[in-house]
Amino acid sequence: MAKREFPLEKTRNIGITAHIDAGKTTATERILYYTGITHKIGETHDGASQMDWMEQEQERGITITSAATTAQWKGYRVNIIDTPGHVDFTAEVERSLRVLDGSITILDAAAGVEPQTETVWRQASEYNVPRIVFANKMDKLGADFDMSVKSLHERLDANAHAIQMPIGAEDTFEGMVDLIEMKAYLYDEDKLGSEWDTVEIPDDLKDEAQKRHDELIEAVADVDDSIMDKYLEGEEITKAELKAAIRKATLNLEFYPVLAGSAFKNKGIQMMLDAVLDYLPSPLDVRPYKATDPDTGEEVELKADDNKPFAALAFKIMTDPFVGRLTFIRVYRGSLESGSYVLNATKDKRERVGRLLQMHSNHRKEIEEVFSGDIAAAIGLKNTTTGDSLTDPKHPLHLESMEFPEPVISVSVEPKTKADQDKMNNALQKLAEEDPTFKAETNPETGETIISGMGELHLNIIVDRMKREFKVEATIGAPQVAYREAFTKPTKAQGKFIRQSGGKGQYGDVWIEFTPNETGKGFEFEDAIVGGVVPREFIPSVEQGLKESMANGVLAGYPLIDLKAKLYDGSYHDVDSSEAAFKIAASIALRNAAKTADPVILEPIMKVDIVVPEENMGDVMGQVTSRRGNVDGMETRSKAQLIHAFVPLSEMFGYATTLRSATQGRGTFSMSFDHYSPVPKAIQEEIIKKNGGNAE
Ligand SMILES: Nc1nc2c(ncn2[C@@H]2O[C@H](COP(=O)(O)OP(=O)(O)OP(=O)(O)O)[C@@H](O)[C@H]2O)c(=O)[nH]1
Repeated sequence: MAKREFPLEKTRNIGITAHIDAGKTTATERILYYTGITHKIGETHDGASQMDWMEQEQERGITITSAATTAQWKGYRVNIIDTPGHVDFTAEVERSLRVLDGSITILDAAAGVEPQTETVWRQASEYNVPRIVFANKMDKLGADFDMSVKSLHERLDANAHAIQMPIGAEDTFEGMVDLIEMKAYLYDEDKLGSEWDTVEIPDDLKDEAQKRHDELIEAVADVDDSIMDKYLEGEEITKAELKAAIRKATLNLEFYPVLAGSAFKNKGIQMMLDAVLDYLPSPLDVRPYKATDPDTGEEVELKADDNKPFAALAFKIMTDPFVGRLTFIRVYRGSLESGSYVLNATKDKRERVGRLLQMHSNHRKEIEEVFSGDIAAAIGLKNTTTGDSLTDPKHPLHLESMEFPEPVISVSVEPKTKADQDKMNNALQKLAEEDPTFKAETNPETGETIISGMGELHLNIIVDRMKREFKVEATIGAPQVAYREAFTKPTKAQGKFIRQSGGKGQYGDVWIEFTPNETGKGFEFEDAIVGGVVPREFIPSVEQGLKESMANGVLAGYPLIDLKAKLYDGSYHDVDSSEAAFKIAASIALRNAAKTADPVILEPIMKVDIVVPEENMGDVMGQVTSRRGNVDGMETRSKAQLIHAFVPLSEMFGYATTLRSATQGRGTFSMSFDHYSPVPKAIQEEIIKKNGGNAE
């Protein structure tokens, strides 16, 4: 048996989250550089980045895939789970947040908190992820550290406090004062940030530094009783006490330490790494992961412990051109040796773990065993998909899984040559295995292949990957909105199916009460049959029949969602009743119900954030309204306005071009799916007509 290399308390599983372009990739690379893994500093704008290994990521300059990378710092193991910054990939962000223990939020110090920072911050809060903040780009024109800290309070309502004070800003940014140690760090420009001088605080900064140090102590006293007592008594608070109190409050999500730096100019990265060790949790500090015992239904808390039965979550599937299918796992409990068997408790299948790998940004290390708290990649798992529980075969457990949003946008794809059809289907299947927010299906009537995802960029990247990794050239159709259908009124309906044709006939008869379900609650089926009027063996067929016909909708062929169905009456025939007959009866009941349930078509509504120069405000607001959008709020950002709006996805196609021409290229926007809402009646009719709908 291999020995654990790093004790649990010296392990950190962290993510780095940021608004697009705040400098996440640059900061990650500097971390890898200073922790000794890479020996060359790659600039993202040169396309030589280590983390962004996928070709089109380099071209687009954005990070798409969460790669888990292992680094070492001062005797600690730091696993970095990369998270994407683009809103089309929020599912990736959520997936990473689920398996990491702490996170670094990177801000552009010239912009402070930006729209995407808010989204990711909220997600991190939902998953109880403690955070430290790195105000990056202190060297940039307009960099303002205090504004950045203030924006954390104002825009995120976060109890964030500076533990450093930058020395200089913009092109005079030289280093920082450590407000805990009360020392200054001055960087040597020529040494690429690998060396700095620790010196006494320069005289002209002493007063300001002291003032900020006192403010920090007050802020910590506010969240820590023992510090408060000492503070009130006028007793000295040691550095160790201060740090311990900050750690405790950070782990409790009551405090967010803020640091300053410039990834690009190689400043502040080492202090940020120190802060990761000092203030972010080890796997022992996080609240235990929840699981349920599938046999007893009992809830189990998974505390990190190597001596207990193995339990891990598969959080990411990747196809690697060299080693094949990699399953990234986070081990919550126990340990696992390569070559051994695990139970995929979600799919109830035994799987053999052939090899175990630890991923570094530019090489992989084969390991013999993984321990609780570790993140690693397993090779050999054939049936495992994202979100599955992998456990000791003798101790099956269902780990709390992840929920992924349903795709909101679709396009048809067609291979350039007919001969490529099989290759394309294979490629799409592989890509769908990797990405739970991406779906591919073939329309049985037209034979067309339809792919669906979270946004136009998401689908473009899929098609791009198909070309590069699977060598399939494909053309794509115009984007289509993934509409849904829903009942709006409760109703009861009968479905009766009788066929008499010579020998054995068919007989199924059901009465079902339908009620609209709460948004997002999906389909719920209730069996309320008494006295055996529908025999038990046919009841699952009724549920199945409903599910199948809901998939094809009642108005225009879009999936019917959020519905409760209660089977409360029916009848059967001793000889002629069958599962098939009850399935058909159920679908007839659904069609009948549609006549009185006032069904509607729902469309995805996007949350859109638009940043525009002051002088274009009027035009842009007009664009939002003419696209059936609602403005939800406005904020002033230095010399620009930020408009929050909700706009139907169908109205957002091609918006990038419209915005660009209205603002001479200065406006930017981001959007993400927010909710489904009924389309106006006139549009509903148009959609039904276009689809040759089945409404009456
Ligand atoms: N002036 C300055 N520019 C920086 C700094 N850090 C990063 N940049 C630049 O900002 C741009 C974006 O940096 P990235 O590291 O790619 O940002 P990112 O957050 O990973 O971006 P996405 O992957 O698109 O989310 C690049 O041109 C960097 O060179 C910094 O500290 N100062």
